Amino acid sequence: LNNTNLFTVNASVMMDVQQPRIVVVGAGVAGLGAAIKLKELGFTDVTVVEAADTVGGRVAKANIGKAWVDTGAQYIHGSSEENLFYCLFKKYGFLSQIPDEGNSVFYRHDGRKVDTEFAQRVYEKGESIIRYRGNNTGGSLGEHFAEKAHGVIEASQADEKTVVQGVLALVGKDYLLSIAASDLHGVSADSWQYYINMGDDLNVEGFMFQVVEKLAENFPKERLLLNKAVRKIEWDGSFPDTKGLEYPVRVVCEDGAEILADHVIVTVSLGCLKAKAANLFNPSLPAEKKEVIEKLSFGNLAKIFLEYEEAFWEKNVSCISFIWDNDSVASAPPSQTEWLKHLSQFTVMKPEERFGNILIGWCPGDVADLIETMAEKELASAITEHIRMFTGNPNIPPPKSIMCTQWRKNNFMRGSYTFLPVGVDGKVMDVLAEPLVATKNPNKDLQVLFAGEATIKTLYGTVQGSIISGHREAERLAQRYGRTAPPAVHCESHT
Ligand SMILES: Cc1cc2nc3c(=O)[nH]c(=O)nc-3n(C[C@H](O)[C@H](O)[C@H](O)COP(=O)(O)OP(=O)(O)OC[C@H]3O[C@@H](n4cnc5c(N)ncnc54)[C@H](O)[C@@H]3O)c2cc1C
Repeated sequence: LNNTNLFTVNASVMMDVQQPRIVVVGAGVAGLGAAIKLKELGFTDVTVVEAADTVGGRVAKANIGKAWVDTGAQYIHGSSEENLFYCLFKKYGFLSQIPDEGNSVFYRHDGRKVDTEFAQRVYEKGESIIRYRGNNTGGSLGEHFAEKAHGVIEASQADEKTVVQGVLALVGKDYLLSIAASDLHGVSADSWQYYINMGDDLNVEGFMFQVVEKLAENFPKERLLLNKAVRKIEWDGSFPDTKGLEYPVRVVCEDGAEILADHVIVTVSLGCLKAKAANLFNPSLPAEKKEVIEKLSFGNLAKIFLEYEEAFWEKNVSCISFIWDNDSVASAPPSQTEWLKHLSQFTVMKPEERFGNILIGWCPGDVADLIETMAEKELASAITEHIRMFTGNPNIPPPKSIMCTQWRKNNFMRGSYTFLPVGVDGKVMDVLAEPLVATKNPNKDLQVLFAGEATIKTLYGTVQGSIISGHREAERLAQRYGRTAPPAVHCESHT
C-alpha cells in the first residue's frame, strides 16, 4: 500500500465508525429539529419516518374560506430573540407580515356589553394572579386562583362584584385553553417552576405552518419517508443486514418495512406514548419511564373555525369574550349540557383581506373531547344561539362553513399537549427524556433517544420546546461521536 491508499482505507473505516445509521420517528417540529441538526453536525445516514402524509405534526394547516389556517400551534410563546421560533420567523421574513392586535370586546350573557376598559383592568388583575410560579407547593392552580380571586371580588364595589367575578372566571377559562385542561383544580400550581419566560405571546395565525414547511426544506426529501407509521421499535438486539453488518435497533413499520439502525430518536407525542408504548417497544420501557408516561397529563384543545359571509363584529375587534354571571372562577368541568359555558373566547382572524370573515372558537379539555364527537351542523346551530344570546343580536346568521379540529381523535397525536397534574413535578420530564440503557451490548449505547414537547420541562407544550428537544438529542449523539456544534446564541445563528 502506498500512502494514498492507506489514507483511503483509513478514511473509509472512519466513515463507517463516524456515520452511524440514525432513524428519527416523527416529522413534527422535534423530529425535523433533530434531523436538521444531525445533518448540520455532519451525520449523513439519517432517515425520518412519519406516519402522516405531511410534515409538521401538531403544526398543521387546513383550508377554510379564502385561505389556509393553522389548526395546531398559532402563537409564539415568548416573542424575543431568545426564542428560536421567533428567530425562524425573522429569518424567513414573516415577522413583518404579522398584523397588529386589535381590541377586545366583552359581553354578558344577557347581551349587555361590559365597559372594555373596566373589563380589561379586572382581566389584567386576574392574569397577574394566575400567572403564578409556585415552587414545590404541591397544590393546585385552581385552589390558588380561587383564593386570590375571592380577595379581588371581595375588595370590589358591591355593584361591580358580579361582573368582576365573571371576568375573573373568564381569566380562568382562558388559562385552561393555554393548558388544554378541563379544570384548574387538576393542574399543578407548580406547573411553571422550571419554565423559561421568553416574553409576550405573538399571534402568528396562518404563518406557523409556513415556517415549519420552510424548515423542512433543510432536510433532503428522499430521506423523509411520509405515510410510514412505525409499529415496533426493537432495541437491545443484534440485527444483521444483507451485508452481515449488525445493528442494535430494528424499526418495523406498519407496511412491513424494516429499517435497521444504530440509533433511533422517538418524537411521538405523550398521547401516543400513553396509548401505544406498551406495544411499541420491545423490550418494553423501563418501569420509571412507564410511570412518568402515566403520571403526566395530555390535554386537548379544540379550535372551531367559523366562516361568515359578513362580519358581525366591528373592524378593529380581535377578540370577543363572553362572561357569565355567577360563574365559578376556577371552573369545574361542565356537564354535557353545559359545554357552551366553556366556549367563551372567539378570536378574529386578521387581516380580513387575507382570511375573509373567520372567527376561531376555543375549547379546552373534556369540552374539546366532547365537541370532537358532535356533528358540524349541531355544533354550528348551538354556537349560533350562543352568540346571538351574548351579543343580544337575534339576526346573526349561522356560519356559512364550520370546521373543528380533531386532535384527540387523531391516532398519531391523541390530544394537543402536555400539562402537569397536581402533585407531579416537572422534573419527571427529564426521566422521559433519558435515553434507554442497553444491557446486552453496552458498547452500543444511545440506541433509543426521546425528544418532543413532553420531554422538556422548561418549555413543554410549545413549538420552541419541541425544536430544542430535537436539537438536544442530536447534540447528545454528536457528543457520543466527538462532534461539536457552535452554540447558537442569537437569531443569526439559528437555522
Ligand atoms: C390545537 C393546538 C394548539 C397549539 N398551540 C400552540 C401555540 O400556540 N404555540 C406553541 O408554541 N405550541 C402550541 N401547540 C403545541 C405545539 O404544537 C406542540 O408542542 C409541538 O408542535 C409538538 O411537536 P413535537 O414534534 O414534539 O410532536 P408532534 O408534532 O406530535 O410530532 C410527532 C410526529 O410523530 C408522528 N407519529 C406519531 N406516531 C407515529 C408512528 N407510530 N410512526 C411514525 N410517526 C408517528 C406524528 O404524526 C407527528 O407528526 C399547540 C398544539 C395544538 C394541538
